[in-house]
Amino acid sequence: MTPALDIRNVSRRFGGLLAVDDVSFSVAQGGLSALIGPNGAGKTTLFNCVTNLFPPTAGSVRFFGQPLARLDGHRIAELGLVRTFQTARVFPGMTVLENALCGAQMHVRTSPLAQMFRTPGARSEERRLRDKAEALLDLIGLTPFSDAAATDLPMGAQKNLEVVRALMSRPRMLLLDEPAAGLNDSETADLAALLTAIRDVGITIMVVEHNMSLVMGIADQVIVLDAGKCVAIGAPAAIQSDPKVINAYVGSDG
Ligand SMILES: Nc1ncnc2c1ncn2[C@@H]1O[C@H](COP(=O)(O)OP(=O)(O)OP(=O)(O)O)[C@@H](O)[C@H]1O
Repeated sequence: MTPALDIRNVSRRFGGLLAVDDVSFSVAQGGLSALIGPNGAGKTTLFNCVTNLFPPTAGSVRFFGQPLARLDGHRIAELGLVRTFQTARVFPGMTVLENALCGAQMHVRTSPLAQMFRTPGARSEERRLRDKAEALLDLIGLTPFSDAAATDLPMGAQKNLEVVRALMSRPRMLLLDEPAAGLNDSETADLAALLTAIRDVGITIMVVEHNMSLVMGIADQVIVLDAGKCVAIGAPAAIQSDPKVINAYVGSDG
């Protein structure tokens, strides 16, 4: 089966620094992969290469077989590859529910005119999207805050809201950059449940994450970067005891 994401010999140079150095791996359709490594290993840069925020200086990325070279982030999102960022980017001036609904914007089928006059079609679509957003907010424990300003949420909850917004865009694959950073234990448990539920409905996921117990509990494949290079790749149990991985962490300042 064609992988959801295929990264081949990808490098990214910033001046004299090779932040990502000839990295190759693939993520199977429906898989949940975790990208780990010490601080500065190149994890976020690799995400930036995949979404062309900072395109690779060498190598190629394919999404369900389609080369992503030269496509901008918006087009990549339309193809179904949707990312979140290390620092939450919720929309100010909107409630939690409105932020969630924004994620669905590119799939709204009724015309702006029909929405303005609230035709039956527009109302039924609005109801359907609202039900979906409310169900997702419930899954992640945000229901009590639906009508609160999104920017008033604690940072961890804002990050979970970003995941909900990403899901509302009906992705085929999610790239999540440190979704558990800033979450307390119970929020992390909610996140683990949400990620597992997402995977179970067939959406492929790749996370960059420092929380090892989360990674080891939910990932089926772990990719380890160190100083830009892929030093290990495999199932969580094998990765945990891999000397190259232990060395990457022990031998770093991160
Ligand atoms: N836009 C940029 N310009 C110059 N250097 C950059 C840029 N983005 C990243 N780097 C450098 O590339 C290297 C890899 O950074 P990156 O943020 O990808 O690491 P990371 O593994 O995500 O780290 P962390 O876990 O701390 O988020 C670092 O040395 C960083 O300073």
